[in-house]
This record gives sequence, structure tokens and C-alpha cells, in this order.
Amino acid sequence: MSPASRPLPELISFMETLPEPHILCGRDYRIIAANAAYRRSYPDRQSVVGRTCYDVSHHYSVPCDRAGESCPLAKSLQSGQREKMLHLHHTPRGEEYVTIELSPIRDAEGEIVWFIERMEPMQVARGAAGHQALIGRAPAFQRMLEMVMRVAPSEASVLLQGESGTGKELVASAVHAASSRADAPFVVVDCSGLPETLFESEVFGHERGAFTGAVARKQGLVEAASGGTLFLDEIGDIPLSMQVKLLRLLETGTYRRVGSTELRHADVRLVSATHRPLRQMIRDGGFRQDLYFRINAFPIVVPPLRERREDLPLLVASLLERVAPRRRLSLSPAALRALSAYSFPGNVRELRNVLERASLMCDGEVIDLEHLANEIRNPDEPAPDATHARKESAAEMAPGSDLGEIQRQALIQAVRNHRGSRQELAQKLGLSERTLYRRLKALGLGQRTS
Ligand SMILES: Nc1ncnc2c1ncn2[C@@H]1O[C@H](COP(=O)(O)OP(=O)(O)OP(=O)(O)O)[C@@H](O)[C@H]1O
Repeated sequence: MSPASRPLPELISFMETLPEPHILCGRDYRIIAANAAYRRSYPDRQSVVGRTCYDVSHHYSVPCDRAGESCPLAKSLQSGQREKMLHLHHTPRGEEYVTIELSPIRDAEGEIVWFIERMEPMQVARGAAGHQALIGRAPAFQRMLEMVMRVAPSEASVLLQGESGTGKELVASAVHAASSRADAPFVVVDCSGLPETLFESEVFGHERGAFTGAVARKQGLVEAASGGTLFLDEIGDIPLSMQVKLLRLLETGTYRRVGSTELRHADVRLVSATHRPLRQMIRDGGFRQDLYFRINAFPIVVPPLRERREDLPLLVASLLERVAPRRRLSLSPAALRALSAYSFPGNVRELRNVLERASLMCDGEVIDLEHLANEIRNPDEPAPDATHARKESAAEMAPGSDLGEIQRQALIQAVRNHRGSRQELAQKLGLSERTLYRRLKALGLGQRTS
């Protein structure tokens, strides 16, 4: 054994006491030791000592960077410092997302001789089908998840940007669940459904008698989220007057209940989300720049489904488990082909709705073409509503587009043709009920559907 592959017994003994799974590797990727926590976490394994890390964790025959993935060891050798990244690892329980932190260890001459690798499973996401958590393994999804992994342990304000139905709320709860605030509440504020006056009393609370109807003192959502995370969904919809109050909260960490002069301290981590082009709104005077800088300390773009098409089979399997947990539904190859060719303007939410409908249409176990809605079977002759929804969704994030007109026409048409509840209309358009409500209201169509 060369001196480099013979680490100090003190080092191995120190590693053995660490509570998280750790391994010690040489520069040649070979594992020299694995600590007790590692052996507990991966109990079914044959001994990993003597094998390479890329073989054990990925079943690769070459290092990760030669298999098209980033390799923390190669990166650390190059940078000479600690490196952290997210990997999808093979484990006895199947593939799992794991945060890897690799620290180089130098000899007396300053040469890197070993690496200590700490592994922390990321519970909030899965790379295999499952009935809970964020599901995905496409590169665009993994890039987003790596951002979640990096920002979660900090206190930085996160801004999630992405089209409707891409999973922003799920990502926000993942940021919370992977943070040190995970045991405290995760409180969602739907900024789009709240009229101006209600916004203030909902968020900051009010004193008894603060306004007509305030018959009792009420704690605000900021207080309800104390110690945890406050998720402001559709932050682009907050009226300017309320933006000032929110800014004050973020700048000073204090607020007042409506009808009270007492300053209260807030202890919340802020995560916001929007499908709106906030920079464009700043230029148009609809959003405050100072507030934008406050909420946007760490931006994360949540990719649309069309940028992660390879996740479709995985999402289908997971969503079928969720919409029909007592059945063992699957898709026929023709149905999967049709879904793969469809553009999903309403993203994962629309996929979920499509599968829910198909599960109701299908009496057996295999969902076939005939169980899918017409616009998916015949994408060249889409239903008028679907065409509009698609245009609208594409226009949503495109700065400078004539959004107002497209939305007006699409919604007028959809409302005119629709017979049924608002929930059904939202499903048909691939929008959340909340988003539909907001758009109808903005266009003065709020009363047209039940
Ligand atoms: N990666 C994912 N894995 C599993 N389910 C997902 C994923 N992304 C989204 N979903 C599901 O899709 C639906 C929509 O997600 P969510 O409400 O988080 O989207 P959103 O972007 O916040 O939508 P909106 O902007 O309209 O509020 C939910 O049922 C959610 O569970």
C-alpha cells in the first residue's frame, strides 16, 4: 500500500463518530473506508471498501464526469477546495437524490491525498415514481433541484418563476422541508385571491374593532408562520399599496397588526412565486423595484413540462398512483405516445387533470387513446379552449407580448362556450382555479361562471 492509500487510523476513527454517512476515497476514486452511519444507511450492500465511488453509487464503469455527469472529486481536485453537488444515487431502496459534500485532505507537503465525502439524502424529491414528493430526473429538473439544495439551508429569500402548473408551490414546500425551519409551519398566502383591504388584515392580523366586522383580535399569517416559512404565491398580483407594507416587513423585520400601534417582530423565511414577468412589470410601474430586489435574493426558474419531456413516463406513473391510489393503472404505448406529442400548456397540473379524467373514463387497468380527451388524441384539431390556453401560457412569460388581448379573447371564448362550474372550466384550460379566478376578475368576467 502506498502512503496515500494508508490513512491515519485517527482519521478513520474520527469519521466513525460522525452522525451522517461518510466515506473516505483516494484520488483514484477507490473507497478506503465507510463509517457506521453509512453502513446503517446502506445496510444491504456488500462491503464498499476497495470499490470505486462511481461503481457503488452509479453502477458506472468510468468516473461520473466521463459518463456525462458532474463529478465532485474531479472538481475538487481541480479547484483544490470543498465541492457540493446533487447526485441521483443507486441505493438498496432504489435511486435517491443525495447531496454530496466532498472535502479534500492534504498531506504535510500540501498535496491532496484523500477526500472525505459526506452524503445527505434529499427527501423532498424522487427520481423514481412515487406517491409523494417532487418527481423528476430530467436535466432541467435536476438543475432546479440543485438550486433548491443550495438555498434551502440558508435564510435567503427565494423567488420561484415559472408557468402555471409547473409545481411552484411544491418546490416552495420542498425549500421549507429541506431547511432548518422544517419543523415550524409552512404558510401559504394566495396573493391573487385577496382584495387589497383583506390582504393587510390576513397577512398582518388585526385588533378587535380595527374595522367594521373585526369582532375579535386575529393573528396574521406572518405570525402563524413564526419560526417557519411564509410562501407568497402569485406575488406579482399584490397591489402597489400593499407592496410598500410588505417591503417594510422585509426591510425592518417588523410589522403592525391593523388597528394597533405595537411593533411586532416577524421570524419568517420568505419564498415567493410568480408566473408574471416581474422585470417587465417594474418597467411598466406595476411592481416596486426595491421589493423585487428584496424577494429575489435567490431566483429559481421552475421548468415547464415541455422542457422536461423525458420525465413524462415517471410523472404519469406517479400521478396515476395519486389520482387512483386503489387501482393499478398504466398507459398503453399509443396513449403514452399521444401524451408525449402534446404540448401541455397547463404543465404538470394539466397532466394530472388529463390522467384523472382518463382514469374515470377507463374501466380496466390500461388507459388507451380512447380514454384521452379529444385535444390530446388529435393535437392538430385542438378544442378552441385548448388553443387559447396554449397561446396564453406561451405569452405569459414573454415580455412585451399583447397578453391582455390574447387573454381577453381566450377567456371570453372559453366562458361563452362553457356550461358548467368554474372548477370544470379551470380543468379544461389547464389552469388552477385560483389562476382562472384571477384572470376572470382582471378582465371583468368574474361573475360569468359559477
Ligand atoms: N415535479 C412534480 N412532481 C409531482 N407532482 C407535481 C410536480 N410538479 C407539479 N406537480 C403537481 O402538479 C400540480 C400543480 O402544482 P403546483 O400547484 O405546485 O403548481 P404551481 O406552479 O404552483 O401552479 P400555479 O402557478 O397555477 O399556482 C399539483 O397537483 C402538484 O402536486
